Amino acid sequence: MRLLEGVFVPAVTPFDESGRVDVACLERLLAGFLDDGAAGVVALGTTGEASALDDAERRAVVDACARVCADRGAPLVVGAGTNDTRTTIARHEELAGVPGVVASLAVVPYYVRPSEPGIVAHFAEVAERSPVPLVVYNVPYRTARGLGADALLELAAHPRIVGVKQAVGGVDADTLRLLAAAPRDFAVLGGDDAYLLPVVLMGGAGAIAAAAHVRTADFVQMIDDGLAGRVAEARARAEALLPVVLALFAEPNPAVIKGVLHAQGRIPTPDVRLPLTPASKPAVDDALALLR
Ligand SMILES: O=C(O)C1=N[C@H](C(=O)O)C[C@H](O)C1
Repeated sequence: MRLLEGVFVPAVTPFDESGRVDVACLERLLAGFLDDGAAGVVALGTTGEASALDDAERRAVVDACARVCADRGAPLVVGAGTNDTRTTIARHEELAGVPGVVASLAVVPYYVRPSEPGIVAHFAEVAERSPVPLVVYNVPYRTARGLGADALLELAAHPRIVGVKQAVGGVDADTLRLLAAAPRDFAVLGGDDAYLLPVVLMGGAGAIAAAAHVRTADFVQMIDDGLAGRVAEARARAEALLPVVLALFAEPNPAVIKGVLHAQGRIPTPDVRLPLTPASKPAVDDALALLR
């Protein structure tokens, strides 16, 4: 039995007019995702602008997500990866006792460009010390280092590493080898919104999908159909959602998603924090036109 299955929405961090985290708004967003069938929520993902939040803000976001998820019995995954092992362990230790947290999302250490054995040793060390199991976040186009199938399978054999968010910019041979050989209780989650269904059809457990901030129920149905083997239905939905995904990622994430949520009246500002810049009006308008 896989610990994680279905669609997890990596929540944006809404900012109010004064630039503060709008906790009440975040809670409303999360409740909406769960009402629409999302399996759970990811706090402090890339889409949550985790790297631009200070310690108190990160805590406020995690507490808000924990309240909503615990209330509804929904699983919460919390981003806790950094680019050094000691800090990553410390971020994981902060998750002890937080209600609803079923796993961390731990990114491959960025900037340092460690060797693959170094990355594997990093995750093994963090997994030994963490109060919660880990989901590895493999996103080489962001981190400049990635994990191939052999390294991922080595990590998948670790009892405290329960899944991977696989975001390699496609469905490559390593992903297919991983899907074919991973233990049955290891969750391979699609992490690139354009390729969620192919990953699920080849044995994946679901998705962590920023695009599911909109049309949440459609993303959920697509993944449910994929998991149940209703391929024609799943494929039709994937085809319909693809233009939405492409529009939402036309500029650096989460700028367009925030622009759309703001235009829909769901968050108070479209603001992202520097070095990200707000989405252009044409990008937001293009996405909105697809959602009407
Ligand atoms: O925050 C996340 O987790 C996600 N971020 C990705 C990104 O911005 O690269 C996109 C993915 O949908 C989930």
